[in-house]
Amino acid sequence: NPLSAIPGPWYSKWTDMVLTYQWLRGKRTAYVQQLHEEYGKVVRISPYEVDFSSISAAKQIHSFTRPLTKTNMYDAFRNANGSCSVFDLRDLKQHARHRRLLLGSMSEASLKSVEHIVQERTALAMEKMGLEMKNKGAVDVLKWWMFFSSDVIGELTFGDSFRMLEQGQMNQYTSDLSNLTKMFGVRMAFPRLIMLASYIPLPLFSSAVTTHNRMNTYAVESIRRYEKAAKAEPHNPKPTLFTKMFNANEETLPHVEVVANAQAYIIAGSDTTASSLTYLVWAVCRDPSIKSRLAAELGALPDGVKDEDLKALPYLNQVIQETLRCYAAAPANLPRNVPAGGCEIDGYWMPEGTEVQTQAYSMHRDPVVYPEPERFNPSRWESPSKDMKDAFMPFGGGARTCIGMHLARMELRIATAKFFRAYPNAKLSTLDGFCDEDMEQIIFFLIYPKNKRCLIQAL
Ligand code: HEM
Repeated sequence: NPLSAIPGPWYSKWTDMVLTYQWLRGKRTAYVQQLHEEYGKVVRISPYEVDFSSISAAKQIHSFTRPLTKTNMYDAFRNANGSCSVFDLRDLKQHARHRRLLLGSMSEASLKSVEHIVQERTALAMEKMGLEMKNKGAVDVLKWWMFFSSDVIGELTFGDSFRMLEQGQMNQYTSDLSNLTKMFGVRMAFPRLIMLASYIPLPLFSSAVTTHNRMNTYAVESIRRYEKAAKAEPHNPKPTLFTKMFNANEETLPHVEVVANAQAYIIAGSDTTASSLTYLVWAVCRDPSIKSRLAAELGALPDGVKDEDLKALPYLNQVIQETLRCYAAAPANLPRNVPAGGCEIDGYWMPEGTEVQTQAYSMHRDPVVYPEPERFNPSRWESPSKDMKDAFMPFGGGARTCIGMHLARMELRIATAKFFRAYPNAKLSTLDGFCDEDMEQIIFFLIYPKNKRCLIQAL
């Protein structure tokens, strides 16, 4: 077996049990990073999986022109009706068909027309956060960023927000969203058992299935709301990120696939932005010199500043870049299949059927590319080297790069700017024993802070 030449712990040749155990603890990503530290940039992590953490391998695996296909791990993300979305489609042609319908409205130029929605939702989030700080002495920013990001994606995609900011409290929908990461972890680790979940009386399996079914219902309901609004105003339908998809005929895109994509947007577009904003605020508040430099840059701006002006702010963008490096929202394995006939990657022969992968978590912690990788140091982005830019992949890479990347960056800029302009003295709260341990990164496919809270005070 050509894979036997690949460095790694002896047991990786025989079993994936250690990997699955770490996966279930939300620690697989950190475990694979440990293996890289011990064995180098190419590690065999199971009998059939190899993880790479080099720029050359990442470029080959996540190519624009000849991308390797996603593995069956992505079946765990399939919609409850069995249909695929742009996220989990494995067939390259079908994927390109979905992506074509979505990409135009996600470009930087198109997103300018929806900036006002992001601005309005951020303003409401600030108001609500201020009230919570006043009433309770601290605000749970994770909760409010989650309400904010799911409202934004709801309004931009379906023409109507989920009104989470107005309601201001967790409900079934937001609690499902916040449990999704773990739920997908279970689905990925035990794909066969999940299929039998209705016969297995274990809460872990059955709740993974019911949450998954409810996500489908949220997508169906959101589309129904859009259709109702469009019927009420047939000559002036509100343009949304989904307009092209809604207008595609049943032959181009069956309705069940529209639903699958709606669900993908709800999931991919909320938790990711919310956890990025949460870790950003936490990391900035932990370091008074970073905070005062950021607050000074933002404080000098006039009121009503536009995203175009924020793009030009050096320190704000360095802080965002460093947050995406240290706390990438999807930092785990992005596995791909080695094509028929096999291929060579970084000098090793990969036989057909091998699953090759990269994880941003490791790419972002290479000490040669990013000295002192564990240190949150926005200034490292003042004049980044080519390797820093090439190794940076919080949004994946190549033909499967995140479709919501520009939207996410816009949200991060606007929300960070408004937060530190409103609360330049924000600091970590110790209310209810909140401490750094709460923020330990738990990573299944996405990341979340261990105790699912982040308390900040500013008064
Ligand atoms: C900071 C926020 C975000 C991060 C870090 C992030 C990260 C990622 C990553 C790493 C991938 C590649 C996954 C893979 O190769 O398996 C991805 C794909 C994707 N993301 Fe994001 N994402 C973010 C926000 C968003 C938003 C706001 C949306 C809104 C719709 C979105 C929608 C998608 C979709 C649809 C894909 C699949 C693209 C494809 O396969 O063609 N993401 N994202």
